[in-house]
Amino acid sequence: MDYFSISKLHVALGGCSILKGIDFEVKKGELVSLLGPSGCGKSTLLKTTAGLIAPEQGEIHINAIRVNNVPPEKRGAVIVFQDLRLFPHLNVAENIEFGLKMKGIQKEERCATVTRMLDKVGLSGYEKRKIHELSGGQQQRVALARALAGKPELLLLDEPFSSLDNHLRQKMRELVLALHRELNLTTVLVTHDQEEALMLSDRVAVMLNGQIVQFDTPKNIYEFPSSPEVADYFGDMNYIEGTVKNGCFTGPAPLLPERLEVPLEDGDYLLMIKPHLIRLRKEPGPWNVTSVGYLGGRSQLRVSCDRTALRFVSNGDIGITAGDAVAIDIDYRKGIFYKK
Ligand SMILES: Nc1ncnc2c1ncn2[C@@H]1O[C@H](COP(=O)(O)OP(=O)(O)OP(=O)(O)O)[C@@H](O)[C@H]1O
Repeated sequence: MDYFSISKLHVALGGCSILKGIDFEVKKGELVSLLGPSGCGKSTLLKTTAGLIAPEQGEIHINAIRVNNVPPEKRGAVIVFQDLRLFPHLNVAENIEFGLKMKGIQKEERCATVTRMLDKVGLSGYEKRKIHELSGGQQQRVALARALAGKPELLLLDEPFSSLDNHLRQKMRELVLALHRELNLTTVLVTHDQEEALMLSDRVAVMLNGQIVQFDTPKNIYEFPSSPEVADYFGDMNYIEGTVKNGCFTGPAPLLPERLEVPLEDGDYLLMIKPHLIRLRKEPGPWNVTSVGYLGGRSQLRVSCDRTALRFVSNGDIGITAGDAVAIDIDYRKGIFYKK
């Protein structure tokens, strides 16, 4: 059952249309990532959900209640921002209990919650520390503890790990995933890190220019991107332009096998070939190697032939340098066609 849903959401900021008709639904207990380039409207979507921005149009439901007119603190949702927004003049315990104090919860219960939350985020004993006496990773944990202290059911995370180094980032991802499961949260994570979205999420919503352009499982998003724009968001893909006529795709020779039969209607298409579908054959061929980049045990190759350029990675010591003429194999059967 959907725990959180948005329909036909339009948001304008400073006279510009930012969210352009978003439909989005998240099931109870799901962790969904909102993935998209800078400026596409991810934070705006979270802030609108949390009640910090009022939409022009559209409906927002949380736990079967229409919350358009419900104030932020009563929506059962909490948002953790990239800059954390901890209170610098309060210590760790005071930060965590702040929201509870506002709600009039008694001291004893507040202390018990602080102890429990610090234990959950691995910071037991840090109650009296000042915020500036904490590392970046510890501050993230405090922000998470503060967000979860009020027992929200919908956790909205706005790129909370982006300032951390790789190691800490990984640790925070694991912590969020563990808390998400243990506390039976419904979580929406904003990120522009493809790997993070694919690793952590039950489903990924790809946002481009104020719209959700694909919403599916990580595997489906990666394997079957709905458009070249979505595909490109997961790395540089290769494209071969061509035409389908009578069930046969033809394009630039010597790129394609003689007959590439496809169950598609006639028209112009782009055939997308992911880099891993291309293999180097160690023999002379029609492809000119334009660059070789060493990646440590692997090399990234760029090759071109006529007006087509391809990029792929080859394992091991390939013994090839720019300027060589090589042959390649392409697994066309796994390519994806997009109508132009
Ligand atoms: N208060 C505002 N007034 C006018 N425009 C705004 C305001 N806040 C955000 N915007 C614009 O709305 C667009 C979407 O911003 P938003 O922060 O939602 O993007 P985002 O996808 O979260 O980006 P990022 O990944 O960089 O955080 C941007 O073009 C931004 O400049």
